[in-house]
Amino acid sequence: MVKRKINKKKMLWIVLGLCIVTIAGFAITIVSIDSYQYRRNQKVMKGLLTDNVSSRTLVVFFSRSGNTELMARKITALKQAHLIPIQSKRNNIGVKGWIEALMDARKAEAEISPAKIDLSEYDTIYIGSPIWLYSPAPQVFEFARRNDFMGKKVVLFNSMNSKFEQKYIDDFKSIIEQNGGTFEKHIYIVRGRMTQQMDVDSFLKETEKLLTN
Ligand SMILES: Cc1cc2nc3c(=O)[nH]c(=O)nc-3n(C[C@H](O)[C@H](O)[C@H](O)COP(=O)(O)O)c2cc1C
Repeated sequence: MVKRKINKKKMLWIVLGLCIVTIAGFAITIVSIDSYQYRRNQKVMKGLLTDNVSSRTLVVFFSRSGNTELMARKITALKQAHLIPIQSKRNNIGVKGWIEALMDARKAEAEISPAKIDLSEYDTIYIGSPIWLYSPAPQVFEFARRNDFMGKKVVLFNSMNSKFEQKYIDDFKSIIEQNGGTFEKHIYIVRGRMTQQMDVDSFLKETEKLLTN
């Protein structure tokens, strides 16, 4: 009887230990891939800088690990557009940043800068973000709520690993329409699950394809 109790206790510790090791391994893998992609994207972006701004198109984006930023810069180059990043205090890389992103994912509000932009010079606004918990990040919802899109066409673009829910895209569309804009379309790239993701070249080609279709 006593022996059985000890064995049960031992088993519990083993199971608990295994759970902790699995969770820690998962967290380390995610954060390492995240940080690697951030550094790689920063390097690629240097080759995508453009000063050929000649259209009435604006690209506004929020990005944490740089994938949506790559998309934004490619769109900017192809459309000869203006580019404005949305900064947020909560867009750090690493474990803390990842946890913050997870906690923020479905929030209705976000602290952003700039929160309001004079859009009078533009006809078309591309607004981009990653997908967090099946929804565009709260930073772009905040931007959509705070700005006047009267007479503007709006395109939402997202980068993600696997999937989003249409309900959140419809919510975004409603905000744009309430603020006077026409929601033209939603374009997105599914990069694939963390360990088998699309390479940068394919990602940029995919962005180009989305704009020409
Ligand atoms: C907290 C968090 C939640 C995420 N949730 C989803 C999700 O629901 N669906 C999905 O396809 N990808 C999800 N992702 C993956 C990101 O959308 C994807 O890596 C994106 O390309 C990152 O863009 P960024 O590099 O511009 O930040 C999530 C990432 C984070 C950090």
